[in-house]
Amino acid sequence: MLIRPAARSDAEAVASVHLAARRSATMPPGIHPDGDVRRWLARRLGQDDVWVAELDGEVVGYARFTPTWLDDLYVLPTYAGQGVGSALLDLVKAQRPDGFCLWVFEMNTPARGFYARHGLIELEHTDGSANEEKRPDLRMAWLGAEPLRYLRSLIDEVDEQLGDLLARRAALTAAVQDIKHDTTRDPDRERAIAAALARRAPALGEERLARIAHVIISESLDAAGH
Ligand SMILES: O=C(O)C(=O)C[C@]1(C(=O)O)C=C[C@@H](O)C=C1
Repeated sequence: MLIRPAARSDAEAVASVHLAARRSATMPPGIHPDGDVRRWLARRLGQDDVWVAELDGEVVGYARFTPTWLDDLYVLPTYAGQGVGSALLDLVKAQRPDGFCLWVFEMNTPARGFYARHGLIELEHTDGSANEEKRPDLRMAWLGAEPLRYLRSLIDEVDEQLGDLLARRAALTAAVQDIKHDTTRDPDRERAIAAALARRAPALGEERLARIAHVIISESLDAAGH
């Protein structure tokens, strides 16, 4: 088996692997017409890292990845179970020794098993509202050479967003106090907030989220001088 970087001239073959593999995989059907997928992948070939696996001169699999994400890893169904996917995944690990993440559909138990056997861990599960197919999926990660450093870098990324959200929320808490006549706390409203948070983060549970919301609100009120 030859693993090599894809050339522009591999675009057709790469797209054929993608379409055939996706059709036979335990995945929701693709939502874009084949022609659109071919054109889109041809464009990505010039932007992402794409490597192909070749057997007897035929492209039988490929991996497409960015500096931080493994976006595609597909093998022609007729060559499944012959180590092509493992060879491509090893290539990605070698190219991204500090770690990378990927999204996999929850229903795709064969792929989840494959990645787990290759040392990737499951991070968060989603309800699918953020993906095109609207199907529950989960984020998996290869933690790389220094797992603590990699996971902390992911935490730092989330905290950047969380910091922005906390600032935005605190400003709103302050604005509400300015227009309220009675600024005593409103337990019914805070319960509704915890319930809404639990719909977004069911794994944390409503009681815990109520405690978290309580701290956020208390500290926001304190910062606003209330
Ligand atoms: O909605 C209100 O009445 C607010 O004062 C805002 C807020 C909040 O920060 O969400 C703060 C205190 C209340 O106990 C409930 C909610």
